[in-house]
Amino acid sequence: MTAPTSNQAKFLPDRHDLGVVAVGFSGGQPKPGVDAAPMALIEAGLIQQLEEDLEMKVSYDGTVHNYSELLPSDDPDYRGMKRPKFASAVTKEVSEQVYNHAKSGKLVLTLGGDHSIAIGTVSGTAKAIRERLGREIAVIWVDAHADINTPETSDSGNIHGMPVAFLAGLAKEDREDVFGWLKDEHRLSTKKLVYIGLRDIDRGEKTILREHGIKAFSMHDVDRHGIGKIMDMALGWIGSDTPIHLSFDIDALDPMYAPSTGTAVRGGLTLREGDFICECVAETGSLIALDLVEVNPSLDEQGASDTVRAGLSIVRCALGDTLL
Ligand SMILES: NC(=[NH2+])NCCC[C@H](N)C(=O)O
Ligand SMILES: [Mn+2]
Ligand SMILES: [Mn+2]
Repeated sequence: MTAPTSNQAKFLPDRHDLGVVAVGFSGGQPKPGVDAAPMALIEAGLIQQLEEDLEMKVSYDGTVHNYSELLPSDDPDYRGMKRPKFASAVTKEVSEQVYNHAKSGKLVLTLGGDHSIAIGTVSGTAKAIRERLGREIAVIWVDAHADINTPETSDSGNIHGMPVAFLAGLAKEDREDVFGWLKDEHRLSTKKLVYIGLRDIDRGEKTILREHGIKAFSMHDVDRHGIGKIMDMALGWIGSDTPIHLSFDIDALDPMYAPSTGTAVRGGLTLREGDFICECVAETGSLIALDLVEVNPSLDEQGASDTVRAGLSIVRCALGDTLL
């Protein structure tokens, strides 16, 4: 019997079995257009490429969900959060959809949407993997931002700057209609979280990262060590044999490669570095879910096709397309 070359088999009954969730949600931040990203990615050939080039079996219901049926008639600010009830209802729904795919052993690809949707995706996989494998997941959060504001530390009130705080239980709320549906089984340990690409972190977020000893590789670290060493350290921190959820905010890339995004920050990853991160995760064989968020084709319209193409490349690399 030959030894397996990767530990894929331990988590993924069939790595070619992919569930896709398309989330056209922009309510976690103020700029319209990010809701159009799933359709732009699909029209650029994403699903077709996954089926034909990567030979994946794709389960996709063929709709970009905008969850407008969940739009509350009245949604006042709460603890400074904007559109709290809408974001809560949408992410709860996303959580269930992602959970169902992950519970049945599928790898899950979620197309956002702004990054608030990760409250749904990560909570869904965390719960499913606990039930299916009795394991905690690790999250690799690739982003210019830490998205770990609590409602109280946030200056903007935008929920796309808060998902990690809710997922890690640093922000909690009893009200069922404002993320009170998040229970322990949905949560992520701060010890199993690793950031890559950070360069625009709010003051309150820095305190949180420090106080909880959260592993974070900033662009400064990438410049100092090179992306190869960073990936060795990031994956070493997580440890082999741990199911990995990769949440990729396109604004981690430099605006030169991905200009069409709501909160672009100069000095980011090259597209090749972004692809490399994804390839390293693919190589572990432990990927259980991937989010691609914050592509906004209506911003910097000349750059929109580049940004969509960069997004496609990120997804393909994470799913193993470029590995031998
Ligand atoms: N997912 C994102 N692009 N987040 C940007 C967050 C920006 C800022 N830290 C805030 O809390 O509003
Ligand atoms: Mn970001
Ligand atoms: Mn983000």
